[in-house]
Amino acid sequence: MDRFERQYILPGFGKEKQKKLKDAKVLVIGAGGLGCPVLLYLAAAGVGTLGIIDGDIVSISNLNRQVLFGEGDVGINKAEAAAHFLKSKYLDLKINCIPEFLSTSNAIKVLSSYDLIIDGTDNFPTRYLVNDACVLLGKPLIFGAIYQNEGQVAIFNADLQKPISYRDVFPDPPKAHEIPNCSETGVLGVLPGIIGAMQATEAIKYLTGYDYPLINKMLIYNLMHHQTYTLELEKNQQGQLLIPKSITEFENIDYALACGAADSILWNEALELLKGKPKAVLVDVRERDELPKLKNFPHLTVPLERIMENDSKLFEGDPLILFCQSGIRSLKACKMLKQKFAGKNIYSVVGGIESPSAPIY
Ligand SMILES: Nc1ncnc2c1ncn2[C@@H]1O[C@H](COP(=O)(O)OP(=O)(O)OP(=O)(O)O)[C@@H](O)[C@H]1O
Repeated sequence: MDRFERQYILPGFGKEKQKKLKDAKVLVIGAGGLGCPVLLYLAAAGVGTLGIIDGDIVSISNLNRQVLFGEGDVGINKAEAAAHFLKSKYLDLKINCIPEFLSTSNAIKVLSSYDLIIDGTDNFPTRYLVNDACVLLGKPLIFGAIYQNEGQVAIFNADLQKPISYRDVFPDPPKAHEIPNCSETGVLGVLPGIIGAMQATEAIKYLTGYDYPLINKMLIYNLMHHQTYTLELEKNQQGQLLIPKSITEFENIDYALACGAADSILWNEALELLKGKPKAVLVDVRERDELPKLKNFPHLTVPLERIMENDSKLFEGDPLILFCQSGIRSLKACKMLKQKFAGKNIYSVVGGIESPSAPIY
């Protein structure tokens, strides 16, 4: 208990609340800009069991904000690197490390064994998926999000009398191309640090019953002038109707499609597909002389101009993963090929080869 003395001597906290933290099982989804500070502070505060799920690997451009990692971790799975670091700091901490992306096929199993779920991900399909799974399983969810200089934190699905979920606030997902991610907009590393620390604060308050957690409230924080304001959240019937009614229905939803993102994927998702799907084919739709080249991964080069010509390798590939310089030509090629090959899975990689997460370094 010596490790936590400064915490439990706080008036109103005490050893009882410290014990509640030790007994708690918390799942953190995404070990990125938000997930890293969440994990760091929950481990330091004495949460007994932490689950970490993330299928991505550490990139050099993550290091301005993903504070559990250093240069030596580049190329290593984030859940594994985070677990390794935290275990080396706190020997009694129990960690369940899941080095894969959360999806409809693993979500119910993964979420079931935790008391509290914390979302540290950065994309709408996952955010709606996590929300719906938490509603179906009756799990409280701590939501966090950032955009440029602003961040949001809320606790959903925790008030048994009036369970409010993310869908009550944002019933319909925006289209993926309407909302850029950090790789396109930029972010000061401290903002996910602040918002992640707020998510960890809310987790501690919720788990221990320490005062005033943000249940059914959303805190909005702006970094520029340190303004904060809190919204009281209300139920919204339109949002309620969009939540799947059963686990079977949930498992059959294509959240990427529902978020209009079916055609667009990130490089890390593209590489996962290439690894996991034996028939997956990566296609460069730029002209042959355009630079930089993608050297480390086998791929076809079929310039946009010739994309509709007959090509048996394109015909056989499934999924087809298209990339170009910045993601615009590949999106066009994707639309054209979808008409030609109805039913085939065809994706365009967001940001193209110029995206900081492109595997060219
Ligand atoms: N379905 C998912 N399951 C688990 N982790 C996810 C899922 N979707 C996203 N993530 C993870 O959430 C984290 C979000 O971190 P962050 O917002 O800092 O962005 P990033 O993807 O690491 O970096 P960048 O956007 O610069 O490429 C990432 O580590 C990402 O892999």
